[in-house]
Amino acid sequence: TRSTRPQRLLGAVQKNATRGDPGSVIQAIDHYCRNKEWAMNVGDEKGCILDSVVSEVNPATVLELGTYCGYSTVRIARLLPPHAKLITLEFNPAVAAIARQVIAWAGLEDKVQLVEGASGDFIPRIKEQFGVKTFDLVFLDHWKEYYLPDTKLMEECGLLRKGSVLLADNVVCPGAPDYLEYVRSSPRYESRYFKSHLEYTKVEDGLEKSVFLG
Ligand SMILES: O=C(NCCCCCn1ccnc1)c1cc(-c2ccc(F)cc2)cc(O)c1O
Ligand SMILES: [Mg+2]
Repeated sequence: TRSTRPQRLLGAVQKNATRGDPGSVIQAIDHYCRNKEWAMNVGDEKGCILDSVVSEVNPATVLELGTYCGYSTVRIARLLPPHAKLITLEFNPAVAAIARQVIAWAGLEDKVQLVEGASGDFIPRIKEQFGVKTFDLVFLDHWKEYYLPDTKLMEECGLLRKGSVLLADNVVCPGAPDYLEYVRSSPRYESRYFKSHLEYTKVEDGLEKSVFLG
């Protein structure tokens, strides 16, 4: 039977990237998705904005909602200080299996904990199961209609502290209008929009960076 898009993306990594070299994994995925087959990675243009936010926050604890094939997981993990931890959540087991192999090819498995499941079930269990008090950085890149309910859930579960940074992908395309309205109007957030483009296209998209004020 025909392979899946994530399987073909993994093949491109194994063919063109060097084991243990995260930069070559990022390059291999971007080249494949720009020239052969589009895929919903954050991509190189928005990826540079992601890099700058990760470097600025220099987080000890990171939560990523929406792993997909692990492209942004690798982008974030490669910039983390030695004992920092990234927990990434993927809903689809078949996709999670591909992501594990991409993360391993980059040699970053020691910094990353990939969890399979639904965010609504997972978020309330994080403190107890993963020994995390609060997250310094959260990257939202899962189902766009879940950005708002999951942000409220993280607040309620005490996973955000004064200064925690939320960075949300796709706030224009596909869009997360209720989330944008919330973080931009709430007195508990300081929000800023980084205008960019939908990965590998000329369509407008962007990242919204929101600092939780406590
Ligand atoms: O839907 C997206 N991501 C979520 C995928 C499933 C998450 C599963 N999950 C993980 C944890 N909990 C749930 C997404 C879509 C697009 C896009 C843009 C234009 C277009 F024409 C088609 C698609 C671009 C992205 O950058 C995206 O991120
Ligand atoms: Mg995205």
